[in-house]
Amino acid sequence: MVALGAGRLVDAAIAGDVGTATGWVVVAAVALTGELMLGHFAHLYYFELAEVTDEEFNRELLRLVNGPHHLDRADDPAFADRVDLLRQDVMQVRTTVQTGLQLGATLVQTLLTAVVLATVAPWLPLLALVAVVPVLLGRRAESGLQQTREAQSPTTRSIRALRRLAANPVSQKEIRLSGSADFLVDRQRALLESYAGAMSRADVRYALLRSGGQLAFGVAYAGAVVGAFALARAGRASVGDVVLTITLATQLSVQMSAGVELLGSVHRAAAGLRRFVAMRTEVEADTALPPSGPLPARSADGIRLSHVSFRYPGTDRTVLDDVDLHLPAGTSVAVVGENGAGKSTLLKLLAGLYRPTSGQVLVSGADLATVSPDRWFERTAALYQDFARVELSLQHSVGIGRLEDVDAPGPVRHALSRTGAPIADELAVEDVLGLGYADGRDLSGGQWQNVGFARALMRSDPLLLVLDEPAAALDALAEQRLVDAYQANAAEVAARVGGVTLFVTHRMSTVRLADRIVVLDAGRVVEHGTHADLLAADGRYAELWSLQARAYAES
Ligand SMILES: Nc1ncnc2c1ncn2[C@@H]1O[C@H](COP(=O)(O)OP(=O)(O)OP(=O)(O)O)[C@@H](O)[C@H]1O
Repeated sequence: MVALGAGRLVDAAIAGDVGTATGWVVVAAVALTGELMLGHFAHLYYFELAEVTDEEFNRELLRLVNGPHHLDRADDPAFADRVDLLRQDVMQVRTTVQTGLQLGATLVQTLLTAVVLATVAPWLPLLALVAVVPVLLGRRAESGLQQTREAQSPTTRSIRALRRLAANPVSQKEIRLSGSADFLVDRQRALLESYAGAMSRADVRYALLRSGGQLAFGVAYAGAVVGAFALARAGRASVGDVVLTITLATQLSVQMSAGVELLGSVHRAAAGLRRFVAMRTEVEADTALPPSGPLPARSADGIRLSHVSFRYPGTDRTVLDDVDLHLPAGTSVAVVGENGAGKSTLLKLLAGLYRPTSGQVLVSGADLATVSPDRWFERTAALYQDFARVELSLQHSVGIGRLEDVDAPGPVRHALSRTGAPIADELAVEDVLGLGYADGRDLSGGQWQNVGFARALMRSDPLLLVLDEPAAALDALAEQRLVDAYQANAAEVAARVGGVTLFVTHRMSTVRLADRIVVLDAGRVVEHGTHADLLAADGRYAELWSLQARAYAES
């Protein structure tokens, strides 16, 4: 409208028609003011819409990452790369909404420009067609850049992991003590250089492609301006038409380059959206399990592992190899073996966090593969070596172990007292845990572990109670308290629902308290039985036992 006003203004001025010229000045001024005001109000709506969309995508990402019941995906490096990319997509959501709307406005403007150009000469809108060339080449360049970025995912993931390592107070201590800061910085620099190298090569390649498109438009632009002059010379167009053509052709070029940029962002967003949809489809397929058979209130047969083998996703090493075991209802079972023998893996498999690569896990006769993971999780209680430090109030940090009691202080205090540790005397349930809060209290490693133990003990009727290295962070007195608590809890679980208590420890004095002992070696069960049976067998267990007994005797 502004360009149209300017063109007609020139014609009226040349004709000496002051009234018409003034009229066009007013039209141009009103059009310009209107455009600016509309832009301002549109911006407010962009902002609001962008914020709502951003929040929705963040929630969806959280749901997707935590959606699968099993951890197979979380351990898969390819899955981690995809989550990384989705995280970047989510960060772009605000700008994407804005650019999407701007792209719509640019398309309408371009269409109007082409219509007005047609009033000067019917062939002038062809300029808009030529303007599509840089758009298409720009799009090609954008998707090429996107592919390069995706191919660089493993490198960017490693860079992020190093950044996390450097920012984590726990690792900072070790980095300082080991003097490995320079080594880590060099490693990060090498990764950044490799990433920057690959990206800048791709940038140059695709910048050339974009320039080719812009050159094609430049030639067409020059042709249009020369054509308009020729028409004016032949008396088939006015001077105002020439002004109009130059203004609109320039505007078209600006609109097109903005369009290329905007389309690039929209294209990137579309790729992100496809990633979201693909991930959601996979997660839904993963969570859509056949209807689950009921789990008995009380276990009769305990837990059986039938020819269970396991490999972590993305690896080809068999971590558990043809494990065949029966853990009778109500028994306490100790799992022993050297580092890396597969003890923690066995526990995670039994807890349903992973699915066996082959073989079956049967809970009181029900194949875990046919039981909905949520139902099984409700009937398991676990404290892992790498337990979570849940930085909330003590009430919530423990209470989330049984969501229906998350706000009830009674059950939380009961669970705390069942740990056998004096943590309920040291802290009030309202106390906020962790240094992430201004009034938060940091706990010692052993105290955090007791909070984790209490969280596990919130489950009242577990068919499986799992304790992985429960004494790792405890002093001798606390360990003795834990062993007593463990025995009391195992007996309670056994009496109430026939639950099996499974624990991993390297302390043989605790191991001997178990009803049964399973000895793992390189993923295979090499011995199992009672302490007395295994000593009599004089095998691997007897060897481990005498090694520790000798160490104590000598000290
Ligand atoms: N998430 C994972 N992805 C790939 N491999 C893994 C993963 N977790 C463990 N492993 C591998 O599986 C093997 C068994 O590990 P696991 O933690 O079960 O052993 P463990 O007997 O509990 O050892 P430790 O006594 O040191 O805790 C190891 O070789 C380990 O490297």
